Amino acid sequence: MGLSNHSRRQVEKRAGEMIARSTSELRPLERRVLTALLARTAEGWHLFVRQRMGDPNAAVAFLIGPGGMFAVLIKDEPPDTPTARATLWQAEQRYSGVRGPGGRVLPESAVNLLVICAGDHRGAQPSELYLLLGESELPSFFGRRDQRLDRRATTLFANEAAKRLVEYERLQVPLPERTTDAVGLLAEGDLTADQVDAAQQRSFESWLTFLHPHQRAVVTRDYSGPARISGPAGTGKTVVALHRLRYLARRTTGPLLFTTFVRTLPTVHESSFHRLAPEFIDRVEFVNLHAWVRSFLGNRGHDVHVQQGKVDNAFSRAWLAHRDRLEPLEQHSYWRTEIDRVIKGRGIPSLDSYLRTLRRGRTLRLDGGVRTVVWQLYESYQRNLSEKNLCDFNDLISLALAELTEQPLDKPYEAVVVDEVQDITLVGLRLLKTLAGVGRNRLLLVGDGQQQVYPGGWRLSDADIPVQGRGEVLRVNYRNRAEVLRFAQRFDAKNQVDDLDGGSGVALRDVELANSGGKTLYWKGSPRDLSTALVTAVHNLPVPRGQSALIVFHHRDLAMCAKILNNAGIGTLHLDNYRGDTDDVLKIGTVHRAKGLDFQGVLVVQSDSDVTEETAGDQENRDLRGRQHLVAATRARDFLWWGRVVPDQS
Ligand SMILES: Nc1ncnc2c1ncn2[C@@H]1O[C@H](COP(=O)(O)OP(=O)(O)OP(=O)(O)O)[C@@H](O)[C@H]1O
Repeated sequence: MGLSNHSRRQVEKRAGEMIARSTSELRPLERRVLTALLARTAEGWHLFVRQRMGDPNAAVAFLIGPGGMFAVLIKDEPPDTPTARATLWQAEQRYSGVRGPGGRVLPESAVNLLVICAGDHRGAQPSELYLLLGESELPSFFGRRDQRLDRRATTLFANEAAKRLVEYERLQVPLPERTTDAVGLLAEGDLTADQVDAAQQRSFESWLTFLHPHQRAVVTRDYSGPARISGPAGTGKTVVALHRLRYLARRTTGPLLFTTFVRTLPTVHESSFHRLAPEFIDRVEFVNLHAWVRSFLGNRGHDVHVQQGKVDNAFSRAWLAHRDRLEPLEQHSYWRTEIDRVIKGRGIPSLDSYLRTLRRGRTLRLDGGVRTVVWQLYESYQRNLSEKNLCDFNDLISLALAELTEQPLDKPYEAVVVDEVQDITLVGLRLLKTLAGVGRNRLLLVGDGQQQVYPGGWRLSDADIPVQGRGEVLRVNYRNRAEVLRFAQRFDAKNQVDDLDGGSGVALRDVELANSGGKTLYWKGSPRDLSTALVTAVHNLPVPRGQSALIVFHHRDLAMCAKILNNAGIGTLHLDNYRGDTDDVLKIGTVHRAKGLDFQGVLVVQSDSDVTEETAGDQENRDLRGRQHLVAATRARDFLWWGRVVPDQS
């Protein structure tokens, strides 16, 4: 967006004259800085300058452009915290409810405070409330590459600002000559709905700036106790959680926690949060639940590690002693899950209590006799673990809960936000409740029962987390294009969808769609033909390969597909190692690693070989598979290729 040197000098001269005419109350520093800001209006920025200087907390100017929206303070020294807060608060109120493309609105915290002081402040301690620049650093500020708003959004906000900032004058330096590279300006009338839609063109980063009015309401609502956000895939639950963290960070001073059951997800969301609120990156901890627990226990002097191989061995030995009774009913993985997700996951303390437990999410009915055998299996497993001084993940969570109950954190979190909460165990939920403590806005649980990819289940009331009157449901799907969504809806639950607390939730079939178009392809064939079909699908991807992922449902399929791609010279990045960075490599992983993420294109390989003979627990497995398929399909924004491998008939 360069102007020629000659043009720049002309623009700066005009800007100086206009600022001098605009208001006579300016100090030299203010005059110089405002002149420099006004000169940038020739390059697509918009400037509003206050006409009367009286109120020391009011912004001197508002600056709107590709880098975002800024309330500007010009000071000799950086302001103190109360002044910065007051200015920011006033600025937020001014923009409250501004409408953006597609009926979305601007969240309050989208307005930033820019403080410009005399001299150079490059080494200064950064502030969470404002961006501090020395006068001499202005060129680098305008040279920054993070472009948050496109030209139409910029114009739209400037036109809105003109209506709202009545005591500010909109100033604009006319271009001295026609330059092809300077950004032209749009009149408000140019922004027809069609153009807005076209401009929107699915900028995947537009969630940074615009929220659905309901999303925004949730971000800013004052909750007197724990709150819950649910809603089908792609409705922006995580987006809301990230905006809320920023909103809360602006209003508090202590640490905040974002956590989830999925190991890799926090890193990816941390990188999104970094783009949304770089000023708060050190205040918000992004960590998965197990990593948090390990580090917490380590700090409390417990040297505990999960040695998975030895833990598996402890279970296998226990299984040998009880398989005669249980194997005729279900295979060994079912009973392991029963222990992990029901007995230990729910923290069931005794056989007596197990006999009375409502095993949510488990449809295979177990009578008292079978439950007694399962309990013996559990006891053998525990004995084997303790003989070798071992513990599994559930033990770590229980230990952390006991430790925390006995001695709370020295520096408690201001708020705890839990994403993908549906897959956390009940004991995990109790731990998070204890961690958040009691009080307003301290615990936010985000999830969708329809996307539960691990067996079992609970209601929030089982963990004594009351969310009555504080349950939010989001309904507009912003992720999937229409074709992709239609495909995914075939996996919709037949039964009523739970809102995580026993109430009726919204199913994927009920969402409102924000994006039209999209493409899906379905392939069905034998294992022999998979290789050619998959490699062809990757080569023919209609979206960038680096923006795409291959999702499978079993580790063995992952190994098989990785080999196929490797043999074809197609590089891959395992989702275990994905951090949300942009590159040109295809991502691959199981649905357990893909949940919570999205990609422009998704390839799914579903292998039918896992459908074993009908057993009593088969309905439960089918339901689980259905939910996993739904999660896989809804990871795709624009393009979905679904490959179904059926046993070879020849
Ligand atoms: N207000 C918005 N404006 C534009 N895009 C949005 C908005 N909200 C969400 N999105 C888009 O929708 C995608 C899905 O959002 P998000 O991951 O928050 O949904 P989710 O409900 O948590 O999904 P899931 O439950 O399937 O993991 C985001 O990547 C983002 O691109």
